[in-house]
Parts: sequence; structure tokens; C-alpha cells
Amino acid sequence: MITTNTSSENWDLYRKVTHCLVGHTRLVLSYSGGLDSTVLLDILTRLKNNSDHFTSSPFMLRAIYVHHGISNYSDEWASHCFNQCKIRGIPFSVIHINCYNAENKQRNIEALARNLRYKKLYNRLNSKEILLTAHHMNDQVESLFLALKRGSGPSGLSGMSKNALYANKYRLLRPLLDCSREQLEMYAYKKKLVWIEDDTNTDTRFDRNFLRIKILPSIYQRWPCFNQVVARTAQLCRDQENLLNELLSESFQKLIDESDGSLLFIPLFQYSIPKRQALLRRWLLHFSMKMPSYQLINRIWKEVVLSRKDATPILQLDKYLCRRFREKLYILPVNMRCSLNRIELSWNIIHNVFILPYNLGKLIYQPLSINEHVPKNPFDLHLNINSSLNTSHDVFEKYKKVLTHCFVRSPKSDEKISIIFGNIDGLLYILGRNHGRHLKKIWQELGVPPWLRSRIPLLFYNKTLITAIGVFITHNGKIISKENTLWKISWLQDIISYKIFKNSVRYHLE
Ligand SMILES: Nc1ncnc2c1ncn2[C@@H]1O[C@H](COP(=O)(O)OP(=O)(O)OP(=O)(O)O)[C@@H](O)[C@H]1O
Repeated sequence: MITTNTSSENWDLYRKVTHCLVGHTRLVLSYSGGLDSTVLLDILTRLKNNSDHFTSSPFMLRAIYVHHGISNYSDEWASHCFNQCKIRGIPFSVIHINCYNAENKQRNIEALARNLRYKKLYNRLNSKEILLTAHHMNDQVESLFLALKRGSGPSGLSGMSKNALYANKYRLLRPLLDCSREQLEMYAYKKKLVWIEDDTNTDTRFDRNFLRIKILPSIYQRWPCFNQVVARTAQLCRDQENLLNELLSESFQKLIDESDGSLLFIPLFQYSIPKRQALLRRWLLHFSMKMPSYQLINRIWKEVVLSRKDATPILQLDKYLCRRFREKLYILPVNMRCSLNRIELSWNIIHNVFILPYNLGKLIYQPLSINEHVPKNPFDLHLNINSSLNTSHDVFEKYKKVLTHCFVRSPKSDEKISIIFGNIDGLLYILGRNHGRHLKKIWQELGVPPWLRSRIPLLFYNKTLITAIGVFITHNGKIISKENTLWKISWLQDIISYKIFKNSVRYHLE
């Protein structure tokens, strides 16, 4: 039993971990085999085996090691972790990730490994499972120093949270966050635990190692309680941030358009500079971006919002773009920087499904009898369907899958079907409007942002434009009641900005 030989320090650790776990019964430990996560593995195993003593309900525990493929020792570490779990009877698995594919060559490998690790770990969680890491108080101190260096302000100084929710669905607990590294070392020595030392931990070229090895020891020597004080400061900053979130929430909700994540910036001109900055920062965090620096917030304001009225400003933020269209700001994936080249593809209607290029999703046509299905509205849209199919931990995840439908006349037997992307010449006559217009003018009238214009599939029957799928239908595409059938065309797409579809529905009904 734990009770007979447990020192008061270890009791403190058990108590803190138990306290953090309340209400959670399916635990997945992110286990690196290092000292911290070995201590957590050991504590969790003990709590699990004595759950009647420590916790109100027994819990399930498994561990995952992430093989980054960076160190030459990764295989040995994986088998070490396997053995440690086996000794304790804890189910164990390994996730392999590849940080060295071509796309990633230029980027900070440490940060990349970390992002990929969390993404893969979250993807492996079953429903109700939560992730645990072994971050402790000294890690928190290092994080705060790094936030100071980045200049990310009070939100950065809030550090890591003991209980966090990512992308609104993944729970991450850090049960050791209130425990010092010293406490964990004492536990490990007393329990004669076996762990591995990461060879890169001594490399002071990495900022975190530099702080841990060169800077913080002298601080701890002079002020032994320094890490506790820093942890308290982080908590105070977090409280302030939460309060600010509460106070700004109403203003923020008025600015953000949840359907595409865009931000109305006109009202920001009336606010004080700190309020404006706080709202812009919240907007970026809405996309789960890393804490933005003040400098970045200022650049968005100066280079995007305040750029000339006729300019099309683009600011690249790592993998994303910040763009302005009319009175709104948008965050977009970086591949939306340029428009697509004009292409023309034929659709053999033996196949109901047509896979679109450039990851634009797929089209599906379905012939319907006009008697059984006369749509009141030739458009129909379903936002966010299939979000469960998309398990990637992507900032655009919640905007990813959209299904739009439109209803047009069926093609005649001598009409070939094709899909064209890009601009087309000549005047177009579309339903809901009397006069002919050029395509560019229609995009403008419908408020379709420039970066989407070349990404909307145009359906042609021979040389005749029938519909810009999901956006408008031409007079040539109108359902003719004397025909027996019509076509329902559905577009399952990944595009993030579909405000246009709402506009087009309204437009058509006028
Ligand atoms: N290879 C790994 N496999 C599984 N879990 C890991 C791995 N590396 C680290 N972890 C988990 O992450 C925690 C933090 O580890 P570490 O401080 O080395 O990571 P980091 O890359 O600096 O990331 P962070 O910014 O989250 O601290 C560990 O206690 C452990 O729970």
C-alpha cells in the first residue's frame, strides 16, 4: 500500500496529481521517458492501483511515446518507454512523426516537432480521453522568461495552464505544474526510478536549455522560492486575462463573423489603442495561433487595416495570411496568396463524383425528377458538415467542411459538361438580375473576396455557363418546367470563406 512507506513530500505529489484529475477517468500520458514524465507515470500507476484510496472512481491509463525521428537514440527511447510501461502493466504505443519532409526544411525543428507531437497525440485520443503531460513549475518559469523575451505581454506571462482546452475539444492536464523539479527528482531517487536523459537537453544553443543551465540556477540559489513566486505571477496574469476576456467578450462577438472567422475592423477606429490591440489579439487567438507579439498586432493595424483603400494588402503570419476585403480582416491559409491559373476540365457524367484540383473538394451531381423535387430556392447550404471526419488539429478545422447544393437544368444529350476555373469573357445573365454583367462585376456585387474568385468552379454545358457552383445560376441554367428532370449539384469543399454563399442566396431571392 502507498500509505505505509509514503513520505510527506510524496504525499504532496500524490495529493496535487489527484486533485488535478478529479472528474477525469480516461487518461493518456504523453510519455517521453525523461525524469518528469517517468515520475508522472509512476504516480499515476500508483494512484490507479490504489484508486479506491485516492480517487472516487477508478481510471483507465495508457501511455504514448512520440518518435520524432530527430535523435539517433529515438528507437532506444521508445523501447525504454515500452519496458517501463510493461513493468507497470500500462498499455503503451508509439507514434512516429517525420519532421524532415521537404515542406518543413526551413523551419525551427524544435517548434515543428512540438506542434506535430501535440497534433498527433490529440488525433489519437478516443472520446472522453484526456491528455496529460509532465510539465512542472520550473518549466513554467522557463516559459515565462521566454514570453518576456518574445515581448508577448500579459497573456504570454500567463504561462501554461494546469487544465487547458484546445480547439474547443481536446483537454490537456498538467498535474505536476505546481511541483518543483527538485520535488520530482527527490521522488525519482527515492523510488529508484529509471529514466533517460535527452542528449539535446545540454545544448545551450536552444533558448530553453540556455535558461535552465546558465541563467536560472544562480537565480534559484539567491532566491530559493523564485519559481513559486513566478508561478503565482503567472496565475495572477491568467486571472487578469480571464477577466479581460470576460469584459471584451461582448465587443468581440459584435466584430467577429463566426461563419468565416472574419473580423469587422471599422468599429476598432472608435476604441482606445489598448482596447483595439486586445481585440485584435483575441481575434488571432481565435485561430489558435501562438501568442501574437505587440509588434505583430501593430503591423496588422498599420500594414493591413491602414493601407490605401484601393490596395490589396497581404501580411504573412507564419503559415497564414492576414488580408483585408472591404470592411473586414481575414485569416487565410498561406496557399490563398495567389489566384489559380485558368484551367478547363471535362466531367464525364458516367461518374457522379468529380474530384476538383487544388484540394478544392469534390462535386457530386444527382438527377432528380422535377415532379418530386421542385426546390423553392435553387441554393441550399449546410455549414460545417462532416467536421468529425476531419480530425486534424488545424486552425481552420471548424471552418473546413461545407456542403453547398444548387439546382439547375439537366444537360441535353449533346451537351458536354466541363468545369472551368478563372475569369471568362463576355456578359453574363444571371438569375435575379435583369441586365448582363461581366464576371468580375458579379463577384464584386456578391462580395466574393479576390482570393476566392478563381477557386469557384464554373459549370459549363458545351460553351454555355450554367452556374458558378453555390454562388449564382445563369438564365441558361434555369430549370425549365417542361423538362422532366433537373440536376442537383453538391459541392463538398474545404474553403474557409463561404459568406459569399449566404449573400448569393439572399441575392437570388430578391
Ligand atoms: N517524445 C515525446 N513523446 C511523448 N511525450 C513527450 C515527448 N517529449 C515530451 N513529451 C511530453 O511533453 C512534456 C514536456 O516536455 P518538454 O519540455 O521536453 O517538451 P517541449 O518540446 O519543450 O514542449 P513544451 O513546450 O510542451 O514544454 C513532457 O513532460 C512529456 O509529457
